[in-house]
Amino acid sequence: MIKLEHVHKTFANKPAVTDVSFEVLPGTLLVLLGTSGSGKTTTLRMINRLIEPSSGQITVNGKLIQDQSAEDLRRGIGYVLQNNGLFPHYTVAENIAVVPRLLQWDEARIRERTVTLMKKLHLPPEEYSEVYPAQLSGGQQQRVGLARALAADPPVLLMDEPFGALDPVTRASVRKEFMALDELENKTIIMVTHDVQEAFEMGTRIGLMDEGRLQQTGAPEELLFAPANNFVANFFRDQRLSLELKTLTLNDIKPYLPPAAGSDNYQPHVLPGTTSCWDALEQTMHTEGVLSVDFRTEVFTMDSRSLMTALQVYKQTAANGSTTKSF
Ligand SMILES: Nc1ncnc2c1ncn2[C@@H]1O[C@H](COP(=O)(O)OP(=O)(O)OP(=O)(O)O)[C@@H](O)[C@H]1O
Repeated sequence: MIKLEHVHKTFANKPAVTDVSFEVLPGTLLVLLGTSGSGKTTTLRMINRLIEPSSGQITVNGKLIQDQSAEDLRRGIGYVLQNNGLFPHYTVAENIAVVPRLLQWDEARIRERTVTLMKKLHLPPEEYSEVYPAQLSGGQQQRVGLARALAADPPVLLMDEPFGALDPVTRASVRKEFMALDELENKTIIMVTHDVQEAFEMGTRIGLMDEGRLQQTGAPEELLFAPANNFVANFFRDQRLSLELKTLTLNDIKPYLPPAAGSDNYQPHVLPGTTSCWDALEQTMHTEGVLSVDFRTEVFTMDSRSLMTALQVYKQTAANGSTTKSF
């Protein structure tokens, strides 16, 4: 668990982070999102004491960070950087083993852990254990960086633009592999990004920063449908429709479907209610606009127009402060 209470940081009298407070629980991933210079990296680096706060309190797993040495604190925190931060003169296996060696694990345990992580991150150990970072592609280097951060199974993971240096295709695949890791279960994770789609795909919660202040912290739907202020509302303007469609599932909009939405044009391929509205609309390309949806209590056949109408009603209801979904 990570808790920040009224944290401030000034560099030479210039505020970089102002009165930031939030809490991240185990099993959740908080994304710090914002424009360049909004204070995301400074906030992240104060948690592992790479930067000391000017004032305020930071607690990691119930302990104030200044009550332990920076080294002890960092051993319990996996840290992933945009440019992977691998040691160029260490092999892949040696890079992954850095923290377990510091913790004085025995060699057999280190080897077993390294092999397990390399397999999970699609780096066959027989092929890659003994090579050096410079011999790897950017995506492979970033996988090694992730394996290294996870090696000692730390309860906390801090990630600063972890996929930022990768091309869009590699980025999407490494991100997907990362999210599928069972290693992440119960970890407390904070990730910095300025990629809005990435934030919505990965964040359990999103903290949107501007000029050193947290403008809003909440579930992705909350920022989208119940923005705290104009800055938050405007921040998502360009991508609003795609974010809305990707964030909401058919279950979410079901209560808002028009009464005449049902039709007899039953489709052989039935979508579960957990399908995102985005994927459902994509599906209508192959079904002449008609969808059959399994809402558990009933199978409902609807068309793309009723889906869009329900989305509009959902938005109006959320704007008035009441949806069936609690944020
Ligand atoms: N070591 C430093 N010395 C002086 N000013 C700094 C230092 N580190 C950061 N700053 C300033 O603090 C502010 C916040 O920077 P920070 O790197 O936290 O922003 P960011 O949101 O992470 O931006 P980016 O996405 O570009 O990394 C900026 O105005 C930056 O210039």
